[in-house]
Amino acid sequence: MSQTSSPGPARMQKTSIATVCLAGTLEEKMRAAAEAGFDGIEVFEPDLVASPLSPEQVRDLAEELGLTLDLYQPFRDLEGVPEEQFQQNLRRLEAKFQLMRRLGVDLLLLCSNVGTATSWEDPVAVEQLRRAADLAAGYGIRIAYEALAWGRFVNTYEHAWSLVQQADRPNLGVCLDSFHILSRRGDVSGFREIPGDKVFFVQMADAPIMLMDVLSWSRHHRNFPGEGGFDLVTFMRELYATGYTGPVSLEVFSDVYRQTESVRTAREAMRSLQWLDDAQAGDTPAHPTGWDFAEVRAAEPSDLSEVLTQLGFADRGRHRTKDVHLFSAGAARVVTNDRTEAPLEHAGGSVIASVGLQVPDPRATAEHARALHFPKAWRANRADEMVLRGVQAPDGTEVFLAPTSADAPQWVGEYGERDAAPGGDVPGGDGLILGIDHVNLAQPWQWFEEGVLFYRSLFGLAAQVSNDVASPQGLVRSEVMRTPDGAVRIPLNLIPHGLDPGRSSDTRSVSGHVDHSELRLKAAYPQHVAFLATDAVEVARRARARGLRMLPVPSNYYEDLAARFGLDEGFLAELREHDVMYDRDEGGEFLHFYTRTVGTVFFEVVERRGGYEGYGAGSAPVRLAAQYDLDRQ
Ligand SMILES: O=C(O)c1ccc(O)c(O)c1
Ligand SMILES: [Mg+2]
Repeated sequence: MSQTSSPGPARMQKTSIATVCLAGTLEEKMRAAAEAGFDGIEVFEPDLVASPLSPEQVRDLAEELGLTLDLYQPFRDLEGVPEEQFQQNLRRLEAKFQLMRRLGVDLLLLCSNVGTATSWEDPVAVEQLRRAADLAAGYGIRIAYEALAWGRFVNTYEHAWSLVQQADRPNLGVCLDSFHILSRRGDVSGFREIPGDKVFFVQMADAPIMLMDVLSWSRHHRNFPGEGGFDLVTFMRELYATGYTGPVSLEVFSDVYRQTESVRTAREAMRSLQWLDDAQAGDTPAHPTGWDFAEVRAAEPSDLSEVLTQLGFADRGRHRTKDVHLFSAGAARVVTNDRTEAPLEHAGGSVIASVGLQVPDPRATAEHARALHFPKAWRANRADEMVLRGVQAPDGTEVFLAPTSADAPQWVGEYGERDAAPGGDVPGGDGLILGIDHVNLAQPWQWFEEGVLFYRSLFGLAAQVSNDVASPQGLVRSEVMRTPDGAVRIPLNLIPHGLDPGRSSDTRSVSGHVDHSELRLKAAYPQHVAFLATDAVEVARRARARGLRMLPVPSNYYEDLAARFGLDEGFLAELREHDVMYDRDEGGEFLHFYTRTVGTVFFEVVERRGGYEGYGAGSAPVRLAAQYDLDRQ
């Protein structure tokens, strides 16, 4: 994190991570946190209790690793109880103070009472907090009081602060946890009421926006900043407005990260703080301006060429030195790999191996990728070929960075006949296809969150919609990452656990480089490139005349369409005839069709009428069912 503090926006001064965020033993967690560059950790009590290391050994290990032990947590159910019970609680508390001494930790997190407080009066709780603080003072310990969102009586930070303020002890302050505050839609502008030095600790977590009880949401679905839907940027700005300069710590309870490789998770965690620090300072990346290309590798490349030609793409020929082929239609460019890929053949799949995004300044984006520690994508190039910088997305897709250009990119001239309009565009797609509309990337479940942060932190894409799509093999969570203007849209589809063919949770080495097993994993799921057309029905008609096999759409779908929209009979018949699907909303209309899959990649042609911004509500489950059906034939 940047160490500059003034002038300019406030910057994160110190990073920390709760051990509960990471998989492994306490020692593995500590090593991972240190390796990723964290300044300190929060010791999560159950991790210590389960550890064979003595408190002194933990203290020594932290010192050896250069980590500070910033917080011991949690202490539960202290306040708001009858006197007799409180005295017992104080004894329990004192034992923890003694333990903290051995660990060398001087800050304790105290959660608001969720269970044992059965009747409540603020003055009683205030007095008890004061007595706890006085006991802590004897040990040189400070207490940070945190309102849990499901606290029985205290469940907002405002209430916690009010009690702390009344208790009025120098070693008693509050802990602000973004999850507890934002899950209840708390108003962070109230942070200004709290002096910065009474904020003793800050815990950050993001989460997907869900409608469920807060306890389950908190314990299973938190994720790192930038991976979810909370407004953490405003949270940080309001926090800094208090004058807070202490650690910003991550506290993520996640079913996913509890089972993924801890060093990789710790790196992702650190990246999330880098993103947050930049974003709150107003330092956001330039958006991509459009698609340069999509590259597909197939077990059977000739099938790909056939489908693209049937869609009306012009065959631009082979690359002059590589085993790849270019097809284009309007500004849609698809590169296919002409060599059968052994690992793909093995998986029976094909894969969207890379995409090219046009960005205003490829060098700046590449440098930003390096600062965020995303691994580079490497391709061998000859000296006279255009070199595109590239970066690997968490799912192994290589993302190449091309300069923004309204014309055909320069590299197009490396394909086909030297004298065939080098650099110029050959009119493919019968003039009906305009460009790439979106590229849908299947995300193995353990990398979905990382994928979201990748596109957000590097390209400034925002999550547009998140919904669950039913497939015959499980629910597919889908989230569209897009630029504000829609020039680049990347739906990420989370592959259900049930579809993961028994692979280990992490096939990427710690260094972050993709191996073939990762490509195989990706190749097991359908992914697609969607092209934007002026007239989807006409593209379908011509493609079918050239022999294209569409993905068949069941008759029930059209009966449902008729019931929903009251479409003109003739129009409906036309859609049905060409297996074209339809949707309509306040913005406009959407017509689209799918090709059959080649291996596991397929193409979609979409037509957006008016201001339609979606992807065809209701069509994805029909598509997944049709693909499943075809797979089994
Ligand atoms: O889920 C919990 O109990 C719990 C414990 C400690 C915390 O800091 C927290 O945010 C939640
Ligand atoms: Mg917390």
